[in-house]
Amino acid sequence: MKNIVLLGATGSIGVQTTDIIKAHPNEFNLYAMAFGSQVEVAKPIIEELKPSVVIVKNNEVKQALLPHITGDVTVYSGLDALNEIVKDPSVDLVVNALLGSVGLEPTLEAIRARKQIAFANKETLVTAGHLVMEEAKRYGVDLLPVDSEHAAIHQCLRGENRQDMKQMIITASGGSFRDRSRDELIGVTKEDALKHPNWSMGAKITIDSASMMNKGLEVIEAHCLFDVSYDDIDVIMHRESVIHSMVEFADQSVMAQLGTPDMRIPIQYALTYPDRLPYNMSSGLDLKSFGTLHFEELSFDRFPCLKMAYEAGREGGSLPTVLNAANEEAVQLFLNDKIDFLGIEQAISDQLEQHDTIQSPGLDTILQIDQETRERVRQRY
Ligand SMILES: NC(=O)C1=CN([C@@H]2O[C@H](COP(=O)(O)OP(=O)(O)OC[C@H]3O[C@@H](n4cnc5c(N)ncnc54)[C@H](OP(=O)(O)O)[C@@H]3O)[C@@H](O)[C@H]2O)C=CC1
Ligand SMILES: CC(=O)[C@@H](O)[C@H](O)COP(=O)(O)O
Ligand SMILES: [Mn+2]
Repeated sequence: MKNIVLLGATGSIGVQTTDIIKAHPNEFNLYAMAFGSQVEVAKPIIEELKPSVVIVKNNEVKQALLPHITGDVTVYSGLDALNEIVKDPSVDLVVNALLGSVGLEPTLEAIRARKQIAFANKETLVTAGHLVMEEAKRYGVDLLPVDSEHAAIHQCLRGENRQDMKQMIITASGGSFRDRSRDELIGVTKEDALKHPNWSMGAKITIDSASMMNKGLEVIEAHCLFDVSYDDIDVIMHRESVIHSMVEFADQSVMAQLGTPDMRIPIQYALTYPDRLPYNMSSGLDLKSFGTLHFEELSFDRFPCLKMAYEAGREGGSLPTVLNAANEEAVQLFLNDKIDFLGIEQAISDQLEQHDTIQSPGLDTILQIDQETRERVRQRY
């Protein structure tokens, strides 16, 4: 029985993680959960899975939640509580399904407490991948990827010698605007942007997918998780999202991992690794129903966010922090109808251009640059 702390329990990944916990009651216990403010989503999870500890974003949410709490549940609020719960001696496995760079400090604390970590929160690796991976190495902790592409690569690399790997090939669905030209992106609505062709996900990642920034963040995530050079990470468009990613080896053999677009499969993989448990929540992959799988080149001219992410990743230092913070803020402005879709890439490009990169930034510098970048983006609009 693994005691789990689930960070981001009310989100898309969080709720799907609770499905896996419920499906395997003899393997997993939800010991603690954290969320921001969605009390209505949290209530049934608390009722059914009875965590001992619940953490919410702030005291206001705590006061809204408390009248609904029965039984022996302790409720805390604030970021410090997140940083504490991941160190709790009762916790075996931390699932980080938080959205955004708010996940950075709890990740570092979980690593220092040598917890097993199932990791979905890609923004944390983009904002401070060097710090996270340095600590992971120092404390001998593996981050088990939940993101479907990285879970695929992890599986393709199982049992292989890393020096035999030639390149990673990350697949991209193309997102909700994949068949539009750049001119046709003028004036697109958030409702259209939120219609992902294959996956049902949270709003921010769905917009990232439409702008191709999701793939950019994933390239940086792959660089960090697998210690692979940017020259050895390729991205191709694959409309069907059946092949979740691939690894090519020195002998030109290419390993691919396939599956239905159902995030509960990679979530379960990360929770049960190195074992595999049965999964019965969907009918499984029927390749005959697809007939043909498609692969296309992705153009940097059409998808400048992907280009900016490669450039920021290659430059390293504090530049990926700026990329991530500007993107998080710009996506939020788009979702709040404050800027248009093309304004997202403009805001990011403006911030990258005006930043003087600091090499090997420490945590305080990262947090400061993150806040200052967000502030600048917000002030501008
Ligand atoms: N959704 C998907 O299918 C995939 C997601 N990912 C990655 O997983 C991560 C989560 O994505 P997704 O589930 O879509 O996001 P959602 O927006 O659906 O969920 C985010 C979760 O984080 C919580 N949260 C946000 N800020 C705070 C805070 N300050 N304190 C406590 N909790 C907080 C939210 O709480 P609340 O809503 O209650 O405020 C919510 O539970 C992202 O990094 C994303 O890129 C990766 C692959 C696929
Ligand atoms: C499910 C998952 O891992 C997402 O990151 C997904 O890959 C998004 O799809 P895109 O390929 O459209 O970015
Ligand atoms: Mn992904």
